[in-house]
Amino acid sequence: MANVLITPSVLSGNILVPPSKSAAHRAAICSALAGGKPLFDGEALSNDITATCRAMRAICGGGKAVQIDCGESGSTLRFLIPVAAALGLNAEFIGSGRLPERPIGVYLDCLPRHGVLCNTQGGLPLTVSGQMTPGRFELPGNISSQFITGLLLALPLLNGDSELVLSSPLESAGYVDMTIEIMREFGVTVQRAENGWNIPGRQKYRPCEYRVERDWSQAAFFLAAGTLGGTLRLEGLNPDSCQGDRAAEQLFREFGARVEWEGSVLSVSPKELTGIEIDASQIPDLVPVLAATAALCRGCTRIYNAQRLRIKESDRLFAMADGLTKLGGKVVETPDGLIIDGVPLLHGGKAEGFNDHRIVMALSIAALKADGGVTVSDAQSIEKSYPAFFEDYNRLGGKANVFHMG
Ligand SMILES: O=C(O)C1=C[C@@H](OP(=O)(O)O)[C@@H](O)[C@H](O)C1
Ligand SMILES: C=C(OP(=O)(O)O)C(=O)O
Repeated sequence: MANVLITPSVLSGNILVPPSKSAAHRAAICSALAGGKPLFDGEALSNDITATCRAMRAICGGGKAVQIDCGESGSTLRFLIPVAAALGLNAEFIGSGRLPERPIGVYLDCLPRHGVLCNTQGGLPLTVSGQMTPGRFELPGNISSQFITGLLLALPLLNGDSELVLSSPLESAGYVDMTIEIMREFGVTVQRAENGWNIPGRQKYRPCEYRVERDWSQAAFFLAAGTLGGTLRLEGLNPDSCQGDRAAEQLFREFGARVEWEGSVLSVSPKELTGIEIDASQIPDLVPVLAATAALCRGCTRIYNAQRLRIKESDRLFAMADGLTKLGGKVVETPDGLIIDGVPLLHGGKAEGFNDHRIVMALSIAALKADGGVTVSDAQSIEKSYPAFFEDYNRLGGKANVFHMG
């Protein structure tokens, strides 16, 4: 357990954005299924990517019975349940933090119809056994796109063709596009159909030299810091990325920040800021940091279509409303979002991180503009996606002191 004490300051300078967690999960899975050499050998990894790499070593290890510890990673769990079933493994999935409670019902519905026995008291542990069979898979598009990614990764491995049909509109669509793009790099293809995808069976993943692109979701924390304070220059981002969170560039511009490409560097600096309307259906992971920014923009920001944030590492709508309010922000929670009236300056004080990396990072950005020190609990949770966050923050002139407890 750790707290972080943030002393307000201005961040400025250059930052090399960390690699995309979403792309790294997919590439680690495709590469292991291709029998390629480990993708991230010897690199310092986030907890979630470590969990996926460890799981793929177990899955590809040759045994028929495996235990897969997903840690707190929803992606690891939702991507690998169908992969294990497609390989006919007897796999026990375990996890920690909030993961055991996060939804897996979509699989409990559709996998048993395809030969997979799912054994669970509700959440985790979950045991799957039996060889998954190809065919028609119908599933909702609005609970988590991770179920769709999991099936897209797994179905090409089956000995016949499948179709994946959406029973409700797809949210977080950029993540599914990314899955398909990365699978293609590893030699596996699917075809878009009217309401889903056709997935030819009997395909093989093939090794390739894959370079993980930089993370637009993590970049957003620095776009916010630049919007609220000094000039930040973000290096390494792909302007043509299919990451849905690439939308951050335009959203911070809409808040009023000056956001400009200087060659391959994205520069952001503050100007007159005003509240905006944000449809979060395609960009769930941006919401905490957008809320933090909105708390300090003039006027009202409305974030809607964000009900899915309640089933992430924390209830992120509650967590941001709670944290910002404790720091003097004006935030009202709605069933599917937040309504935020900006204030010129937040107050010093204490806020909870809810063991959620994006809440801790978002509140640490909001704390840049407070009239006193801000303590955020659960600072260690950043290791889920961005272990070097506070080092990068401090290198840019931030004053974050992490205190480990116990
Ligand atoms: O596929 C992915 O890499 C992700 C999909 C999104 O989840 P949902 O589709 O459940 O919104 C996102 O929130 C998560 O952080 C990563
Ligand atoms: C929700 C997230 O990840 P996951 O679903 O993989 O746990 C996240 O990184 O914000």
